[in-house]
Amino acid sequence: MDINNLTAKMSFEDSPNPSKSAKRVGYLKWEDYFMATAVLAAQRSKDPNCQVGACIVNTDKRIVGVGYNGMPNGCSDEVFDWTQTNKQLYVCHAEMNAILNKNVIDVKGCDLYVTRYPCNECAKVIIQSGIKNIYYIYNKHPDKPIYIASGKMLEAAGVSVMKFVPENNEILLNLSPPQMHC
Ligand SMILES: Nc1ccn([C@H]2C[C@H](O)[C@@H](COP(=O)(O)O)O2)c(=O)n1
Ligand SMILES: [Zn+2]
Repeated sequence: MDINNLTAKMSFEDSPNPSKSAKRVGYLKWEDYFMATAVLAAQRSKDPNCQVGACIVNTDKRIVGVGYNGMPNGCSDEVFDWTQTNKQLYVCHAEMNAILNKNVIDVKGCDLYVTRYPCNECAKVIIQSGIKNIYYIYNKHPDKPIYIASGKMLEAAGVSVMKFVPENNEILLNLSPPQMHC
């Protein structure tokens, strides 16, 4: 599955409000909101082949960190060319960036929403950071040793890893006025 395709297919279905006083129906549920934040963050990635996004959420349902895959600060995309075969040596993964970007002291007990299954290096960082639950959209290389290793480590460390099942497969974002007809 291609994250770009996924983004393109997203369209959030709203339902009409039966009365002025009634609570709006069809509102975005928390889990879809968090994963959509990860999907949106992925759109910031300059990797031409694969854009990954991650969103960390605390137990109060507050977003405390967001990240996407990118070259380290100071390592320009022109010098550290994305077309090089060994780009993996340089790129910072979305999960690691989300943890490093945290706006709280620590992310102990938090959930991680990420568009791809975490690799072994990110699994180590996730475990050490105290994140407890991971929701991912898809595992591109389940048979690769790095992903088998990450699964083993996460399981041993008691981090739950769940494939994300959205309530809404599609969310449409319109950045131009009028917004939401109000
Ligand atoms: N969980 C993941 C998986 C991959 N990435 C990034 C790293 C690269 O920029 C890109 C492609 O990875 P590959 O398919 O070559 O392993 O995706 C990430 O940030 N998080
Ligand atoms: Zn990784």
